[in-house]
Amino acid sequence: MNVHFTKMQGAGNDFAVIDATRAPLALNRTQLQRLGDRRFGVGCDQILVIEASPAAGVDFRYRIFNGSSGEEVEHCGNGARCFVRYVVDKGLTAKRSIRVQTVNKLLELHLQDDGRVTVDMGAPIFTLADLPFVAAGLQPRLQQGFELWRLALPSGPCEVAVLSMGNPHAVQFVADVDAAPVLRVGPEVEHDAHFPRRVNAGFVQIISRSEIKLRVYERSAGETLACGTGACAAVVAGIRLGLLDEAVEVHARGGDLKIEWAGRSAGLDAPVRMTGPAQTVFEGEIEL
Ligand SMILES: N[C@H](CCC[C@H](N)C(=O)O)C(=O)O
Repeated sequence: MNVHFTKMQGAGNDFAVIDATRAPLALNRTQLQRLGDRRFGVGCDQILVIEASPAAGVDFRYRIFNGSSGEEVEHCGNGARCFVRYVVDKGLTAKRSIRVQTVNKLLELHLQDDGRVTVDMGAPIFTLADLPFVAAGLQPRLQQGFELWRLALPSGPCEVAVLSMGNPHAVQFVADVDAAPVLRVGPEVEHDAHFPRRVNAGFVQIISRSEIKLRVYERSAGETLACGTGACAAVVAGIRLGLLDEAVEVHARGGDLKIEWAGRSAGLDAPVRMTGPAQTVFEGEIEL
């Protein structure tokens, strides 16, 4: 099967975007992994399949798959921004505020005049069973009323805050992200037994109450140059722990994102807003 794709990136997190708005396209896991393979295929962190609107009041639907494993992902912040750039640039919509259905959320997305995209990422989820996180045997330490969990990892203990943006995140705070052992500790956190569906592992360095540096070792993707949901999870955890204010500039290795959450003033079910770049890199065809 010959498949047209558009290669895109948001702050360095890269995607193969497939347009299935005119005709349904079911890719199997082998085909998805081929698309994601950086040597035998296109190469991308995630694959974004855009489909026609599933219902009135919704403009499109999209599905996200991790490029290395072909597994479907619940949520993808950088991918959401690339989706908006794609449908506007391809003339699939004349709107600049777009509603899209993902596997578990209805998102509101806005293309700004400066070309950046703002995404209402929905409210963070703290219910451990919904992450899922199995706390059996662990006693949390509370900081500003938010739990921190001490994981006994093979390379030593580390303390994480856990939450979901629709996909699971474990966030730890370090003195220097550039020196942090992300490639060693990241997979240990990802595969820790307390996360039955594994987890995305964030490493946060606080620069100020409105600025952080972030690295994320993503579930089934390894370290990416940016992770939108990871940036949201890092800021929400920092705000809940009393370390950050409600608007934070996040410096990822591949670019900068702005994350806003009014959880302290408006309640924990306040939505997280993310603003950042999205660009097309090239178009191509591949035989799958
Ligand atoms: N890169 C995506 C997150 C993908 C997360 C995926 N690795 C998972 O298994 O949850 C983002 O920008 O939010």
